[in-house]
Amino acid sequence: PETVDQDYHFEQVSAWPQSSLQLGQVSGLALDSDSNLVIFHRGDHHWGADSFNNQARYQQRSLGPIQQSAILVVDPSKGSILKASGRNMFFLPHGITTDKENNYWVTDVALHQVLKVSSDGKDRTLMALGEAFIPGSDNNHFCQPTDVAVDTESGNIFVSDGYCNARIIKFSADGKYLSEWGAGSSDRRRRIPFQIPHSLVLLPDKKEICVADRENGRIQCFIAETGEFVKEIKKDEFGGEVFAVSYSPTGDGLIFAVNGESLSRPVPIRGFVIDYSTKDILDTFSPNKKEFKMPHDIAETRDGSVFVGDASSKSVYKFTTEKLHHSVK
Ligand SMILES: O=C(N[C@@H](O)C(=O)O)c1ccccc1
Repeated sequence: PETVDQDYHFEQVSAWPQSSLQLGQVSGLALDSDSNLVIFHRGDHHWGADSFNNQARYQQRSLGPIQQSAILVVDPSKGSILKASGRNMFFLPHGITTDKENNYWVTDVALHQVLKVSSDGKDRTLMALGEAFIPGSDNNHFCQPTDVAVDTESGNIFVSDGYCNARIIKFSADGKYLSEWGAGSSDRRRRIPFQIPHSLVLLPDKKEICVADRENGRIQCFIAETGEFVKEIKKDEFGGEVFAVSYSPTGDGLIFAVNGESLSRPVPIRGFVIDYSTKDILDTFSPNKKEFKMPHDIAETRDGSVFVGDASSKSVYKFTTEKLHHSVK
């Protein structure tokens, strides 16, 4: 039988972006329906040790919302800014995704909210889940929600909640609470609860949700409909922290991830290309000259370019691969 062994080798495109994007801490990346890169960043706001009190309440409301455009749509080939929006509405951006109508779905850890925002430049808030600035763990409150995924078929919305909760919540397209899963599900491999579900992604062809369970240094995947545990991807190469997980839109069945600094298990900070079905690491990558500091999100375009947003170095890096296809008879 013929097997096609695809060797991936990603290299940074060091000339991207052509000019500075004037970014703050980059927290989230997404692709819009034109396959442009969407960057969600914090402008002049920072998430520091004193940003929250020990009830997870944001302490810097007096700063007001970020005045810069927190949502930038950028040309993936040149890096030029095509659209800028999201002014005066966010405090601490975190996750971002788009839906089939090209709306932005974002989380803000200071607002403890998930917001559906129009991408027409008018920044209309089309839906708000959670109560502004009020953390909680019931059906109508989040605690520092980290990411959101939209199932384009069912319209269902999945929220990873969050730094101070440890659950995935499913809502209907019109924002009704449907169900949640997290700590303590029956499966033995889920006995260990989430420790900061930091990023999540829907695998549309598999109808599964994969979660970057950050401090557990692992990715866990579940049936989107039921929350039933499917598999875990945990690699020594990850070290102790996995910050983000995303899925290739090219249909190659590839998962992308970035790991993070772990004092207990120091390993190189890198991007990972993983074969979803075999769980094999096909490639790892990092910038040519600089090091990753806190890679916070990762996204691949349909043409196979991979972007990584770094919250500490306030940068977005572009990587491409020349796929070395060869088939073995
Ligand atoms: O994890 C943290 N931050 C990053 O994930 C982020 O900036 O989203 C953090 C936690 C405690 C204090 C300060 C920062």
